[in-house]
Amino acid sequence: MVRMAAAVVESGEDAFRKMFKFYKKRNPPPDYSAVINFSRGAPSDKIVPADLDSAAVSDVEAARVGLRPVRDWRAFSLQGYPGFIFISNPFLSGSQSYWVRQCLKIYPQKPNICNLDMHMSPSDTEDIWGKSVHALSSPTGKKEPKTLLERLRWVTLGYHYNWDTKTYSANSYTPFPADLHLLSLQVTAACGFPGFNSEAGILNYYRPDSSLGIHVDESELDHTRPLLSFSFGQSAIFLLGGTCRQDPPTAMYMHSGDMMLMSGQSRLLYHAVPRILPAPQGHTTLEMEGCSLTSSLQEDAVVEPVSEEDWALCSRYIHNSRVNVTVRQVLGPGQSFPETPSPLQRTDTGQTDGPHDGAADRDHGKRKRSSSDSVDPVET
Ligand SMILES: O=C(O)CCC(=O)C(=O)O
Ligand SMILES: [Fe+2]
Repeated sequence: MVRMAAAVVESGEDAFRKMFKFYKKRNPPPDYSAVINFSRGAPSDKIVPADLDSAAVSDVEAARVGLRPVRDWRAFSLQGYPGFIFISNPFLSGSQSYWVRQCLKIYPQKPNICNLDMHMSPSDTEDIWGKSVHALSSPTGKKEPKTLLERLRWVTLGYHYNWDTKTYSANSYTPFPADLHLLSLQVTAACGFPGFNSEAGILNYYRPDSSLGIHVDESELDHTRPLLSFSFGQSAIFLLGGTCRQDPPTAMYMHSGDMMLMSGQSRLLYHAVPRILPAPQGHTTLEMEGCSLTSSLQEDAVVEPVSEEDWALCSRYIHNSRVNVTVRQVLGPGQSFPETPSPLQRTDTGQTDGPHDGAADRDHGKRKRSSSDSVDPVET
């Protein structure tokens, strides 16, 4: 009896973890045939075109932040995952470069917080881009120490996520970037969530061997607001599970420019990124797309052209890396932080150091860095 229960628990508990390991494994490489690719082909029975509110965002408003008219977006929902919306790269050609540049050059700047701040002085992490540009743009061919940009694993924006207490707090806040808020506002409005407040952001910087462990994002105090995710650079396998760790996940590709919205019943689902992989052949890569905006920019555009010089470094970086940005509304209307935050609000499972340590090798100062950028999920 005891043995049988143990066996059931074991196989149940292992479902997500097994899938994570399956896609993470390099030798032999996994079979990707079950991975959903929203950028290809006609919707299958599991993939349903999603209805967007194209009247909520004018074409002009969309173009200001580098997006195509909403009626042209390819948006999907997934059967069995109510509230989950996948938007297959709705960016105007050439405009992703602006967002990549912001993620690499601007958002890591003070007063935003990054993993390097955990063991370096503020003056040392003040100009990550400037301190990396020379070594990255003119490699000597010899083995050189990694640049700060190459060592960047996470950046937090707005209410800065505290990896130790797994909470946000009123006294750790800096202004959220206005451009990223505007992009988030338009995408959430098109998905049926007007008036979204971008209050916190987490940027994950993934190297080729990085992964992100199994977790739920539940530290935000208002779960009726959606969680928004933008991906740039190399592709990833994203696993979307259920409300229990035991539920087997669905695997899907996230390519550069793709967006996801987790809302309603899908807001609190387990998810993970077991693998980073090159964009598939024939898929327009960002490097090919480059930094030339094809459509002429409006006067009040948020998205601006990226200089050739900046793009040279960005394209070198994203040649083998991926950047993911999640934007969160933390508080509901009229809501404020409790006096003492409730501990452990983010449910992290499967890793010794919490999901993001392993993943994008996020270190919390006192925690040990792994020698590689990834950590296998371990039962806790
Ligand atoms: O990189 C991704 O696609 C997922 C990121 C994520 O789940 C997070 O930051 O909480
Ligand atoms: Fe997450």
